[in-house]
Amino acid sequence: ASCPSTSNSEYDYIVVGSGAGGGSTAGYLIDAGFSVLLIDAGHDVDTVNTTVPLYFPNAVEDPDLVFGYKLDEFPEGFKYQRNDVWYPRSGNLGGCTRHNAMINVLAGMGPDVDIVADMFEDDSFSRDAMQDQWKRIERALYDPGDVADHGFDGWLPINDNPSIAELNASNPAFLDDQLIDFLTTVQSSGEPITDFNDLSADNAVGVGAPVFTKTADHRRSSVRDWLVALESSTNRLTFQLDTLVTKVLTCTDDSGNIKAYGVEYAEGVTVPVSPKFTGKQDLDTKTVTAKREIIVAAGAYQSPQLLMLSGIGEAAHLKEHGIDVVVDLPGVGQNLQDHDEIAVIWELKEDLAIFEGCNFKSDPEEDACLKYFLESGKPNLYSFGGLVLATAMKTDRPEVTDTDIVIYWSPVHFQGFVPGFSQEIAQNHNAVTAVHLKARPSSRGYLRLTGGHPQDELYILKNRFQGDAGYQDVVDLREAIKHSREVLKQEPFASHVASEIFPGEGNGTDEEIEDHIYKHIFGHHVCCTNAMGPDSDKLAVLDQDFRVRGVQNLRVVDASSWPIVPAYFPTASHLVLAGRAADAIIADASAA
Ligand SMILES: Cc1cc2nc3c(=O)[nH]c(=O)nc-3n(C[C@H](O)[C@H](O)[C@H](O)COP(=O)(O)OP(=O)(O)OC[C@H]3O[C@@H](n4cnc5c(N)ncnc54)[C@H](O)[C@@H]3O)c2cc1C
Repeated sequence: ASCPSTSNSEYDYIVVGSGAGGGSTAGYLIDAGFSVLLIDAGHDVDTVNTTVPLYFPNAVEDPDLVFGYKLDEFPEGFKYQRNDVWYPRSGNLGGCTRHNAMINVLAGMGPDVDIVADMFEDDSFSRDAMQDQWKRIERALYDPGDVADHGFDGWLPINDNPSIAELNASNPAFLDDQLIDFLTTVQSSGEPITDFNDLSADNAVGVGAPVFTKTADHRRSSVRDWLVALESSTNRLTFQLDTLVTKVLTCTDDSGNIKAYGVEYAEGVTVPVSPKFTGKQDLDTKTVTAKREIIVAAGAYQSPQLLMLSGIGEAAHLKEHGIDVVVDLPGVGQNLQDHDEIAVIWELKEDLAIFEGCNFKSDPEEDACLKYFLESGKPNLYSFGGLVLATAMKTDRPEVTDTDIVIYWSPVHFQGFVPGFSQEIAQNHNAVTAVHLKARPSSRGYLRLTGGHPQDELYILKNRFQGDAGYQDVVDLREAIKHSREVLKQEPFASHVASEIFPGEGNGTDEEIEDHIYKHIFGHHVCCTNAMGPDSDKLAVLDQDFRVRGVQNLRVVDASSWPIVPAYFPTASHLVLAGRAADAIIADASAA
């Protein structure tokens, strides 16, 4: 199609998806004086599940929020088969930042952004530059290590978990020796890391307590709160929720350039992985245009899907599904990465006192713990983000130069993100878990369309643990499990343990531990499916300013933009990357 005039369009920018990537990019554009239409397939959810920190498992399984993708872990013919595995994401204002575990860690990002900085010879991706991006985001409400590395006036409140002293002041009955001895034993298993968000912690080996996206009174903070404030304090932000964007509209200008100028969307329509999905429909679509640009930020699964539905992807694959090819970009949907995570659970001899009266109900009259949390304003179990301590390690192999394993420790029963895990946490009050996470794993998967309709499900293959490098990832995790088992054999904690229950006592040989890893590996940091890369890389989808190659006025800014899965926990990385993207978008607008 030839290009329509967009000079009378109501909005400067259209942003598709309001999660860590899209929501924060939209916020920066509003701050810079532009008008934005922010479209999301979900709606605004502000319930106990999304605001009370330790209700995040409930939020993950909340039918009002969850997008429950299905994927295959291993390729056909591999010795283990795990197909149609549940993989939760969230659709709502704020995206996954409204149901995630709130862990806010910048550490581990250095080697990943160095790859990007070197790739483009661009210091604005350096670790130092990313820390500067972080300072404009952060409103530190805790006492950080080196204040020079922190921000205190940004839009995102960051707080730590309640300390033993705070819990004691709140209600000493919450504490028992089991909890205190758990913390003491884990903390004393390595050098202390005082602040995972200080630059000096980036590659540090040791144990520390991460901080969380939480307010001063221990409620979830997220990009959603910033967006809601911007919407009410300016007239430049418009939300269009419960709306599925079905295509990016493109045209060819008089000079032969392909340009994005708007989007097609369907109101009141959801994705096939939502519990609200009632079947594929003939969609009643409308269109909206933008004066300047379209920013796709629909997450690592749906951003590549939306590009493909718009004719941007591998030509042969698009034709197979009857989609007219706009740009042949074979990298769209490739390079799928995630962290590898594996849990081990120990049963305690007694229930943890801090769980007393806590049953994770949504009505305070049915849950004394929730009533206390909401009414007293003091911390209790529910004030906690997703873990209490983390151990950063470096695998003992000469070729490994950076920390590559994180063990996160929590006094809950957590097998991973499997269906029903929120009930397991609610019902088991006598367990502790160590999750072993492999940073920079070797697996590279992909996603493909199964049809050309926006409500056709995606085919997703994680492709874990392939070849020698894949087996080495398994070995690295196996050795990490041996480490955590040794840690919890130490006193004062060891005498509180009844037994290891997942995988269980007796699973001590290398083969048995590896079997546990293959059978129960999970992940929840999917990314990299529209990777940035240099001109020489045929699979690069985006250039260094997040522009989709071959299409003007179209960018992708979310977890899919990364070439490599970042850090140990990625949300802080997505936020700083979005800051870098917004700088580029605003600079281009000023230059125009
Ligand atoms: C259970 C869980 C726990 C996690 N815990 C942590 C943690 O503690 N710390 C951490 O650092 N990371 C954590 N993560 C990871 C982190 O939350 C995500 O990596 C991050 O939020 C991804 O951001 P995003 O912007 O790429 O996409 P998302 O947050 O997924 O946002 C995408 C948005 O786009 C919308 N959308 C999709 N398709 C369309 C369409 N076609 N039209 C309109 N809208 C559309 C969706 O509704 C959604 O709101 C967790 C993830 C999960 C799933």
